[in-house]
Amino acid sequence: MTPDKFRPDRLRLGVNIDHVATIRNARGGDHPDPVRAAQIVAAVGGDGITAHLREDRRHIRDEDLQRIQDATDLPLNLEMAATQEMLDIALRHKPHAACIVPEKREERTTEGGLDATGLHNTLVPIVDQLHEAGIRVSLFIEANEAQLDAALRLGAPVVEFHTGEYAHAILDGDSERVASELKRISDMCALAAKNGIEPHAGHGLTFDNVQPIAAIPQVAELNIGHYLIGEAIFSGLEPAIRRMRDLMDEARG
Ligand SMILES: CC(=O)[C@@H](O)[C@H](O)COP(=O)(O)O
Ligand SMILES: NCC(=O)COP(=O)(O)O
Repeated sequence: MTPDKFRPDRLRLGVNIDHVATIRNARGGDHPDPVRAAQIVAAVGGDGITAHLREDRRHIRDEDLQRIQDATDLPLNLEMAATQEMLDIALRHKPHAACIVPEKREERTTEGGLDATGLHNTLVPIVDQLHEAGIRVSLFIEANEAQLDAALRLGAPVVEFHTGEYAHAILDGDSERVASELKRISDMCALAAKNGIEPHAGHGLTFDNVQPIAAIPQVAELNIGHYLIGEAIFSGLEPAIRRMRDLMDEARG
């Protein structure tokens, strides 16, 4: 497997800028512009931009993708549902990476990982076409062996482990669950790396919970959005990203 050509030497931080667009869309105008957020991510040394073009277009919109790609050289990680419509968009835009995520229209956020096992036949042609277009395919899955095995069978070079349950366990103050979630994610990162798949992680990561995930030695990239955009309201986006970066570096030693 070819390692990611962007900053392979350190734990990468991909900043998900979806929720800049959520605020913009609340008023129907063009402020705040996710493109400006992408430029700040680039200026502050972020390693990539993550944007989820949801089927219902509740935040990022089609036209944002091109604008983001034109505005910065940072690699774009396009999160997308496993549909023909999204595949066509990905093939048109050719982002650096495409992360296939589950989508349920009524959900508030991405509530769990992709069922890469059950969706094998749907995913094969999508993964193959993305591959052929030179787009790095990632699957946003739960950290378990069945899903990792499905990712291997699909030939995905990357998986992103959903850290939502881990984040919830911390909010619930349930230390046993926190420990078991962390072990699950950590074990699956090791197994992914052993099998030549690059493990990423993300969802619900914050200043308070990022370090144990960042400390997992095989994790190559974290994608963090909602919390950073929320913090940006109080501190500005640049200091929020810098602090996240520092916490990640500190955890990595
Ligand atoms: C897949 C995923 O985890 C991200 O897309 C992120 O959570 C973005 O925000 P929403 O899930 O709120 O759309
Ligand atoms: N894939 C996870 C992601 O992009 C960011 O998730 P969140 O930090 O917005 O929960």
